[in-house]
Amino acid sequence: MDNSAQQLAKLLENSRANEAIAQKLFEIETEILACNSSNELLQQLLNAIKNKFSLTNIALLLIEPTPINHLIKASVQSNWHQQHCYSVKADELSTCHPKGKPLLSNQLTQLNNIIPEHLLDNAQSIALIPLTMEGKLFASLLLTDANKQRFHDNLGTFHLEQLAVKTSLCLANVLIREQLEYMANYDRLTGVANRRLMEVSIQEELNRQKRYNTPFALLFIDCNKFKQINDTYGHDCGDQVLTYVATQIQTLIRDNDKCFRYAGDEFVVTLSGQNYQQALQVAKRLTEYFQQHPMPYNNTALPVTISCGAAASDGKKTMAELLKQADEQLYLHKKVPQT
Ligand SMILES: Nc1nc2c(ncn2[C@@H]2O[C@H](COP(=O)(O)OP(=O)(O)OP(=O)(O)O)[C@@H](O)[C@H]2O)c(=O)[nH]1
Repeated sequence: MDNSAQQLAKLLENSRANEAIAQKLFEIETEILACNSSNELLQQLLNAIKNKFSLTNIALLLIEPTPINHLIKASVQSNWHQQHCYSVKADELSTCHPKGKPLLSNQLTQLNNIIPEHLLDNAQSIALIPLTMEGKLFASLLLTDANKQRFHDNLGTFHLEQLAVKTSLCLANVLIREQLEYMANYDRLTGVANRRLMEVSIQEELNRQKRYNTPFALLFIDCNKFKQINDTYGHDCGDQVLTYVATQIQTLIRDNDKCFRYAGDEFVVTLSGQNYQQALQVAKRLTEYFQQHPMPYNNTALPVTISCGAAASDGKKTMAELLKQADEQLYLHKKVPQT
């Protein structure tokens, strides 16, 4: 072959290789489009990249503290996440991506301080691809290969940059969707589920009871003299009291039970599989706990007490009737404090 024929053959070969990579990227994108959660997305994405590009390993290095904490905190906590995501320092990861470009290297000793050592097991070359959200670097995808020639600093990064943009966009979409869902279902101040999720949850319990005849009870809880706390110590202190009450209740109930903020200083606790007598015992336990554990506030102990009303479902009452019954019992206890 003469020189120009060789060049043409090389161009054709490159073009075919590019086409094959573009096809794989397209397939990955199609696979992850259907993912509903960030967990699922990360899992599918990393597996797909690893398999399609026959990599030795793949991991996600997340900057700690992440600049997208508000999006990522509650959502990425599965076992899988713990196995494949690693925290790295922001300034260290940034040094790997001058001008926001991917880093390709087969001189791995230079990266020992930044990348956890065990991630480089069996690796001879790596590609580190920066992921950005809201214009900020928040993570890097680490691709490793046992072949020293697979990634090196003379290799073009066009396809890897495409992969970075697509991954960042997909993650941003799914995280923002999760955040919106979270905001629609959880109370911003106390972090417990809100009334909307409470209604869904109680309805599920009532349906289960109808079908399987399992007991179900709930508590209506109200903070005593809460207005007085607000008036005496200020609204911020009142907010702290509400958060204290919600978090303490959550630690005091069983895993199956759930605490919801109903409104203002009122909470509802659903007691899955428990009858009226058991609900009364929980009410007593919660009431006594707060009597014995004032809230630490400005180096003092601020008395915070609650009143509880209980109601159990008989398979016939509606949600509104159950809540009303518990609220009426609570009102009676307010008049004659529980001991
Ligand atoms: N700090 C704070 N106060 C709130 C919030 N939501 C509602 N409140 C206040 O909670 C107070 C509830 O007052 P009340 O319903 O009279 O309850 P209470 O003072 O505990 O009265 P009793 O239940 O009879 O002991 C009102 O003053 C509301 O303004 C909130 O998110 N933060």
